[in-house]
Amino acid sequence: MKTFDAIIIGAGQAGAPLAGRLASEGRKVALVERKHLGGTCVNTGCKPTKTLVASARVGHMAFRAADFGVILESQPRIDMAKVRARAQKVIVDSREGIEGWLGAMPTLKIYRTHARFASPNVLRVGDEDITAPQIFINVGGRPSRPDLPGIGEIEYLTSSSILDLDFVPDHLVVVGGSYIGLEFAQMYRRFGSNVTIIERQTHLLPREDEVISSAIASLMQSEGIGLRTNANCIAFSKHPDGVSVRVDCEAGSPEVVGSHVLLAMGRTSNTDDLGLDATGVVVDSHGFITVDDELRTNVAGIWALGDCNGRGAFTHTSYNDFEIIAANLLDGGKRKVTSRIPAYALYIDPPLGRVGMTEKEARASGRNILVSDRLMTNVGRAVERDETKGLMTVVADADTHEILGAAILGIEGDEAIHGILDVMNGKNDYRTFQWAVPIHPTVSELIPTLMGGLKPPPGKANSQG
Ligand SMILES: Cc1cc2nc3c(=O)[nH]c(=O)nc-3n(C[C@H](O)[C@H](O)[C@H](O)COP(=O)(O)OP(=O)(O)OC[C@H]3O[C@@H](n4cnc5c(N)ncnc54)[C@H](O)[C@@H]3O)c2cc1C
Ligand SMILES: NC(=O)c1ccc[n+]([C@@H]2O[C@H](COP(=O)([O-])OP(=O)(O)OC[C@H]3O[C@@H](n4cnc5c(N)ncnc54)[C@H](O)[C@@H]3O)[C@@H](O)[C@H]2O)c1
Repeated sequence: MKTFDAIIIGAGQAGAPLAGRLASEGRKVALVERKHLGGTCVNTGCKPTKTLVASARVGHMAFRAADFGVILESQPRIDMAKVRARAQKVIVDSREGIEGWLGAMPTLKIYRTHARFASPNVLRVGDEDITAPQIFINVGGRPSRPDLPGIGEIEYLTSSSILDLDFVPDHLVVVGGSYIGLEFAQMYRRFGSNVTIIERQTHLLPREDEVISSAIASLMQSEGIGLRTNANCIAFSKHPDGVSVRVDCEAGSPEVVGSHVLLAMGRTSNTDDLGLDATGVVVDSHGFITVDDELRTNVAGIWALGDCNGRGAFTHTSYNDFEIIAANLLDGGKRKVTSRIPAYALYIDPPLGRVGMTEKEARASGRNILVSDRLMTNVGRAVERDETKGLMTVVADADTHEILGAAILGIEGDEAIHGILDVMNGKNDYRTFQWAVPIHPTVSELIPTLMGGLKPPPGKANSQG
């Protein structure tokens, strides 16, 4: 049996940098990856999807060219094979970068196979057993396929297989109206498909505040995307035109017929085929590995990082897990997951940047809150670019002046939100913005005005700080 200083399972957003860091310190490291280095983000997630979103935006703006006084002599046309090839190139370049970097490390051995625990400190990799005193699990997840009526009878796409399309479907039915569903829905609508989103909850992006969900719904509808919410009686069947999706149980059997169906109903943790039974490592009811604030599992010598620990579901949270481990095990630090302020961006166009609590979470926390919102029509940059859809919202603690959360749905909202994130990370409060002199004309320049408008929510007469 080969012995290493550390074994890492999964070369995703935490596993690959951790392998690199440990090996750069001269440690003997085994990195086990059953598919591609780089994991989901590089191969089927952020990188290809944001490349496709960029193509879709260029197409959209080309169709709007005349609004800006730019006359195209013929109608723009989408070359889907070229769109796909562009995304594939971004994947391959990124993956090869990681291959080159990790492949050159003398103390790092990469096993390209599935890893399964044989005992708490032994892993079976292919027909070999390997062991180490430190084992890091970074196995990520895969698209969920809930056992819905009729699902076995139909062909469907997932966020991975849709990347292989080199044609534009006639009618894409997207089941699930959250991150994956919304990004692909708008993208394919802009490529030229008819698109219908089917969401089981009452609102799109159900975790968000209603004001944001409703603005996103209007945005989708303004581009001609059909929405069916409250679809809690979904069933699939074959149809001469493709697939029929039943969406309503109460009013007979209204159906949506599409040429193709994309399942975007969440992701399933890859912990189910890892042999965790042989370790005693505890997982929760969703298959996420239970970890403490420093990412230790209940079994000494085993840590879990990234999506598989259920403490984050983004590339930046997975990478931050690597940073926590590196700081605590190699740099004498004491970093914690709970110090992380939750933040994400949804890459529809315009994007949504979100940090911290939603207003409903802030209310549920029982605090005395202040709220403010401003429409993107107030942003000079947005007016000049003729892209004024969306709004900004913020919620703060009336007693401590702390910013609890904020959202910017609007052009460059994914960038502008970082001003607020930085203030929160710096443990400053919303009054920090009062004398800030933001640059004109930017999206960020409205943030001091947004903060200046903080007041108790309607119906609440609490004290403003
Ligand atoms: C379509 C899509 C778009 C996304 N867009 C964004 C975005 O814009 N921004 C963002 O922040 N996040 C985005 N995400 C989420 C992001 O991709 C994930 O949060 C991130 O990749 C998680 O990283 P990870 O390291 O935890 O796991 P992963 O990147 O999933 O890596 C896990 C690796 O483990 C390997 N593995 C699993 N089991 C085993 C085993 N038993 N043996 C060996 N190897 C194994 C897998 O093959 C995989 O390579 C997106 C996700 C999807 C699906
Ligand atoms: N921009 C980004 O950062 C980005 C982009 C894409 C994906 N991701 C990551 O990928 C993960 C998966 O995204 P996702 O959108 O698939 O999952 P999700 O869990 O965010 O959303 C799933 C959606 O499907 C709906 N749903 C579930 N069952 C349904 C049913 N039977 N019928 C209709 N609707 C149903 C849910 O109500 C929910 O709205 C997320 O955790 C996210 O972090 C991130």
